[in-house]
Amino acid sequence: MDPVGEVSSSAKSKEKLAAPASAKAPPCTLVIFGAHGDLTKRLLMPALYNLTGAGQLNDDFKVIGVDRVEGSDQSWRDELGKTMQEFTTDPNAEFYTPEINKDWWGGLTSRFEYMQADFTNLDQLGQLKQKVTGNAVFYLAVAGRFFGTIVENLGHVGLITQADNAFRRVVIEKPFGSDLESAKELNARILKVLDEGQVYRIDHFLGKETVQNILAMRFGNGVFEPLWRREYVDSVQITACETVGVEGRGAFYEPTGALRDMIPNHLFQLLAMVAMEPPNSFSAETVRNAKEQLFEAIRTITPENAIRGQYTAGKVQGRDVLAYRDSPGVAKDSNTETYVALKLDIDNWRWSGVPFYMRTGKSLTGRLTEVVVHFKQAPFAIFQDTPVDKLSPNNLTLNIQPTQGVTLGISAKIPGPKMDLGGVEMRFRYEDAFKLTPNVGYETLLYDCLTGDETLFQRADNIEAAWRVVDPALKAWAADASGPELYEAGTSGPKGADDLLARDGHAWMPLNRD
Ligand SMILES: NC(=O)C1=CN([C@@H]2O[C@H](COP(=O)(O)OP(=O)(O)OC[C@H]3O[C@@H](n4cnc5c(N)ncnc54)[C@H](OP(=O)(O)O)[C@@H]3O)[C@@H](O)[C@H]2O)C=CC1
Ligand SMILES: O=C1O[C@H](COP(=O)(O)O)[C@@H](O)[C@H](O)[C@H]1O
Repeated sequence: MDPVGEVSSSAKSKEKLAAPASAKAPPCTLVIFGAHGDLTKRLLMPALYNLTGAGQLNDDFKVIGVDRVEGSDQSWRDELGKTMQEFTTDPNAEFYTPEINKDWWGGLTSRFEYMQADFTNLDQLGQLKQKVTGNAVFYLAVAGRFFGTIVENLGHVGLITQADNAFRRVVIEKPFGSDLESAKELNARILKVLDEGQVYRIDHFLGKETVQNILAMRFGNGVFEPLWRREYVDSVQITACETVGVEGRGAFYEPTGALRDMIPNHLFQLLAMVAMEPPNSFSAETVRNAKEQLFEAIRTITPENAIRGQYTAGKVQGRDVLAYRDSPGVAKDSNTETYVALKLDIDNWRWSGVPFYMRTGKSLTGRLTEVVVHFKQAPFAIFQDTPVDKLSPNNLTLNIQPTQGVTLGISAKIPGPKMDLGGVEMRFRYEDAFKLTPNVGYETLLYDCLTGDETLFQRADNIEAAWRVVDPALKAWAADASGPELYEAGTSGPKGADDLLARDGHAWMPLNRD
């Protein structure tokens, strides 16, 4: 995370503000395990390309791709060139570029080297030793079952020892473990080889500008924080819903499911941003301590507060979608959940009695990631001629995607002779105020890893604390053969999720709204 830049004149100036330039990262070799994988193609390459364009990579930065697929330096570059073209020039992509900048791409790929190897094989991995000198970051863009083995193998061949002031760091993808026990075991294995300071457990939600903006909103403005507590907040909703289904990822998704895929990582990070106590600084340890303190205060979930669903065939935004069970790599009798809704309680002074609702799911009617803080109703209804449903309580929406910004729902007088109120919105939109640069979410995180800033990465205890909360739901579901409630693709999810909130007199915000 960069220190606070000069962005203060926005209110007065009509000119859009651009991000201040960052210094170049130090020289480094980035070794990507899983060089032919989906993450590498879809997200890591566009992020490296954008970092190249922003001039943030060192002249002595290079990339070694490791994968078992046969190939050469040139064939790897060519293959990535094709997928870059496909992903960045897709008009539906988050940051559409009509054409790839050949200078940036050529400059980046000239630093690429490919090594065909099985990373579970010590001899083959040992060949990396001659190629990697000085600073190195090892990026484990591979399935979770390989994390422990690769770290141990890097240790065996002597690649992670930090010498002569050179750093050796390992980026570990998610999901980190599949429950509390396996996360603890994995941490124990990794921390036998690496110091905690060398481990970068990545969560790409933290690379999203709008997620980091939650901290900016809360702690960079005096107006919100006094209201940010049980006395004024009625409930909080955290949503990360998608229109895409499982697509070609059935083999990964089947043993994973929506809860492991999204909740203890992405949604808990959103929760931390919204609910943690103000840290005294943005230093990595201070922020991670604040998160830990919050996670420890979350009550372990009980099964009645955890709803699961699975999509059946339907139409999503005019497109026919197969049932989850008919997707490639998925069992015909699969009980894997593609939707989860949870109600969480936080037992601390600030949040006691305020329900935090979370939901995430695939093949839904709208794509929406946001946090909505619902404030309590104004205490005294002097507007007696206004129907009660028009006296909408205030809510503050932290819009993450597709809209990026902040929206405050307020009541205002409807013009006319009567004192009548209507619900309206005050909106801040990123694109109106700032010059946006292409960003797939991994740029900041890669840059932070190269510069040694761990603030946006998970510490071992943060990960375990999140698994502790959700573990009972996973255990209850594993023991319950009745399986998830079915919902039709293209709807807003299972009825059980609506009932979860209705029990408390609440309702989810609609998924399809701007
Ligand atoms: N894809 C995404 O959008 C996201 C992925 N992630 C995480 O990133 C990680 C990688 O995911 P993803 O890219 O989808 O996975 P993939 O399976 O697409 O990529 C992994 C790559 O590693 C190769 N591989 C497997 N075993 C070996 C081996 N023993 N030696 C050498 N190479 C091997 C695979 O080859 P082969 O195909 O032959 O098995 C494949 O090319 C996962 O932890 C995932 O959870 C996180 C966020 C988003
Ligand atoms: O990590 C994951 O995240 C994506 C959603 O991320 P987003 O940045 O596109 O919102 C999700 O589709 C995927 O299943 C999950 O593994």
